[in-house]
Amino acid sequence: MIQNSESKTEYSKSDDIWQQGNLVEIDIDDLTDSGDGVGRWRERVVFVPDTVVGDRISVRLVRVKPEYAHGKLHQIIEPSAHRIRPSCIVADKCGGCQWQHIDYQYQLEAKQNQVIQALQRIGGIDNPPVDRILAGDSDLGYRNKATYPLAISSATGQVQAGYYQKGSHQLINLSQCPTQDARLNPLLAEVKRDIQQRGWQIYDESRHKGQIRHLALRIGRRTGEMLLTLVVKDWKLPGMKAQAEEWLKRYPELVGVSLNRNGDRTNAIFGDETRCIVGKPYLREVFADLEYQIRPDTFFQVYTETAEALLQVIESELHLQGDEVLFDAYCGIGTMTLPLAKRVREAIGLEVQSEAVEQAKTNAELNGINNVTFQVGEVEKLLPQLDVKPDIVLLDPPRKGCDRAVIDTLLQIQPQRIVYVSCKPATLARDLKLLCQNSEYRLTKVQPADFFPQTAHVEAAAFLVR
Ligand SMILES: C[S@@+](CC[C@H](N)C(=O)[O-])C[C@H]1O[C@@H](n2cnc3c(N)ncnc32)[C@H](O)[C@@H]1O
Repeated sequence: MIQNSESKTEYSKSDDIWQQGNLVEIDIDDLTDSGDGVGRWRERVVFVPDTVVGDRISVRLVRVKPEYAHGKLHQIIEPSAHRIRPSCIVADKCGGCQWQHIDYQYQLEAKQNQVIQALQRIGGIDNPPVDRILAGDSDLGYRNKATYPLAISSATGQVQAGYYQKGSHQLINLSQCPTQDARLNPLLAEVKRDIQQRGWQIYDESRHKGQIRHLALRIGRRTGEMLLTLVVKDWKLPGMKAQAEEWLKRYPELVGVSLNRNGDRTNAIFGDETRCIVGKPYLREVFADLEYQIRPDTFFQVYTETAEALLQVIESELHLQGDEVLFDAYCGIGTMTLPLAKRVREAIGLEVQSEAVEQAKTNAELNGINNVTFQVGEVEKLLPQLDVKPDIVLLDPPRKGCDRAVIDTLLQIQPQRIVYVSCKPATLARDLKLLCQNSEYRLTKVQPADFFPQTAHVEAAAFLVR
């Protein structure tokens, strides 16, 4: 029997046990989209983080409602066959990953099911045509980007960087993270020591005081080039240039050090303005055999290799003839627009972040791709105004999915094919339901992909034909 931090085990068999603080014994038989295990106690549902299907556990009830409760794992009575020892020593506390205790093959199975269930339950699609999930070669060391909040240890006064504890804003101090590209680890361990020595103030979110909020690291997986960015409350950081030069000398693969200013009381990490202090404001990366420049503050898929594999599926599924007009809505820095532009007559990228669009244009120029244009703005506003009719629309919205106006416009302009890339199955299913109502579109294939091993997140591309 594996003991959790609490030690006492007392069970009541009666119904009055359904109260906060009490212990119940359950079997975990499902996982939620957010990664929690799900079990039942006398017809009532209990959600328990850090568990997996097949675990028999005792759980302390935390937030109790008449029909369901959230609980905290108290004791593993019988571990599931899918339970493994996490690779990370702080996995049980750190909010960065939810699934380090689950073997990777089962993570993939659970993600595949997450997509199928969302399409069935929310999308109303009986037998969704879901292919086997795509996975990269490694379930660790894959992240090309890491963004760490900073804090001061109340015990030692030392600068700390890491991830927040599950469900809180208490920081877990890390000197390495097994999911990030290992080449970034030395910077994580050492940069906070330099910040300490400079005497720079760490931002305190409760008082909105202090200066440095986050340390952001990014690496080009193919080139090894790295960027270091400090997110600050305002620009004043005495000695920053000298420190940035020292970092550039110390880490040969580091090509640029930047500051990003975020002066707001917000949980958003980056603010609107980024200034390069020394070196270059971007790193170079190779993706789908094209060269890209990637800035510190624009979107780029975190698992480069699996994103590339998904793009290959999209390319082959579209059977491009070379005479198509393609819209890439939510195009970021043109990561998918550019390889697809090479295979069609004309491509138009739509993106709200002006820095990303600037970068997308530069990336097109870098690769000599001149049948592509980019427009800055919200897809919901731009799409109805375009006077070109697309044959194919690629959608890749954030987690909240597409604005209703985007779906309505698509149903009006009726592209022959739609490819919907999504990082949240629930909103994908909601939007597919709208697109497929009245049989306007037929769903031909859904390709899940694991862009975030060790977490409950799953990506999926859905293919629709009119
Ligand atoms: C999931 S990322 C996809 C980026 C790109 N397709 C890629 O593969 O790198 C979503 C992008 O949509 C942009 N975005 C978010 N809301 C938007 C909106 N309403 N209109 C246009 N772009 C938006 C974000 O800035 C981000 O670049």
